[in-house]
Amino acid sequence: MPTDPPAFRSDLPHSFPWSVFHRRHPALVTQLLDVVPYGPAQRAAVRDLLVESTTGVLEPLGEHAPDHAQWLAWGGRELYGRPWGEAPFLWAESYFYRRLLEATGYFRPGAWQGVDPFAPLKNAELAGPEVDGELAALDGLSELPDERRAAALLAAALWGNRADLSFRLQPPAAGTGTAGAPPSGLLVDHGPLLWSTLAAASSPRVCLIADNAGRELLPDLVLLDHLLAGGLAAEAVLYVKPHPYYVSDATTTDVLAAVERLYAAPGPQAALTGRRLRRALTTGALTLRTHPFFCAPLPFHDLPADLRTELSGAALTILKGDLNYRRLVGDRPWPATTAFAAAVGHFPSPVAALRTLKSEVVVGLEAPVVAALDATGTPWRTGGTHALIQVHHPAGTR
Ligand SMILES: O=P(O)(O)OC[C@@]1(O)O[C@H](CO)[C@@H](O)[C@@H]1O
Repeated sequence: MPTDPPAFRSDLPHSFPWSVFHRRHPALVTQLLDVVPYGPAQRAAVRDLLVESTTGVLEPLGEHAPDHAQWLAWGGRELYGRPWGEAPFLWAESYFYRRLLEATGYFRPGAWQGVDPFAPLKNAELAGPEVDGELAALDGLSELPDERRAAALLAAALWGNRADLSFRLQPPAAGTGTAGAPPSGLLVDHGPLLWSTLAAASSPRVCLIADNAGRELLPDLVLLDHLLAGGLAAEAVLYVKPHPYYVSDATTTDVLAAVERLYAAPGPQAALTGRRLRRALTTGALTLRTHPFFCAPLPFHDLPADLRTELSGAALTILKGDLNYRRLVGDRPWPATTAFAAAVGHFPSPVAALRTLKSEVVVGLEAPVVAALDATGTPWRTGGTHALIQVHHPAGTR
């Protein structure tokens, strides 16, 4: 049995994980401190975190932290005191966002407790005038035959992960038309298996593990409404993060803002969708749930028993986004031709990943496609130009 490749780490200069800590996080901190008028102590704490995460060792959460013991159990006991680059990239990056909340006072009693550092960014995106145009496109979709409308809504949810939401009939061109790879940038399309899995299930429960708020969450909600209104889901569970995470990850507050954005939209279809979603939330057809594990620095292979049991009852669990993909397949440099089924066989239900590639891990690709993409010399793995709809149903093709 071949051993798994070692998990990605961020200690190799100029590697992608290294650039996330040494390039993206400094830019994020600059943006955050520009946008949110934190006081001197908070600003110093955020800046200290940046220095620690790029040059220092992993300092433990204070014993006052409500999840102090949890992070010890998640690996802090073995990792605290070691250089950030020596921890698995997934662990270190997740911890970076947890410590960012610590630095801003999110978990501490006081005026800033519970204040989402990324709320201004999320709200600005959602309030943007482009969103009205994008939601208005729903009116055009309503006249399409069911299959084409379903495909368009699935594509919107997929490409919404690139935060480039558009309810276009086709996903936006990848811009890197690569001979040997699909021109749309969609490298794997198991859409038909996704639909057939739902059609074959009796009174299916669909679970959607959300990724980002705003312009990704809107098409996710529209897709859930489509499944519920069309009878492809008898009930839906939308899993959100228990607290802010990775900048724009969605919390309950973000779901309410997105449903309100739909409800108040000028276009009739968006407003109707908003009304149906509000009703689905009140009747329980749509349930919001969360769990601490959704902010854990661990792969979904390590799902805690209660969450594993909860998800095992789903006819299909849809995971959105790049981070959820990394956690689903394991944040390791797998050969890109590794079978998706082999990488996700641990998951407790039939599973679908809707993901734009924004980090290096990928599985389930055909060798000629990988060769063609590599031959371009472009950052196809991390640039958000390519995407996957990958589905695994233990019973195989339905
Ligand atoms: O899960 P999302 O929102 O699709 O993407 C999150 C993410 O791509 O952003 C980081 C790079 O900035 C990655 O390490 C991480 O996976």
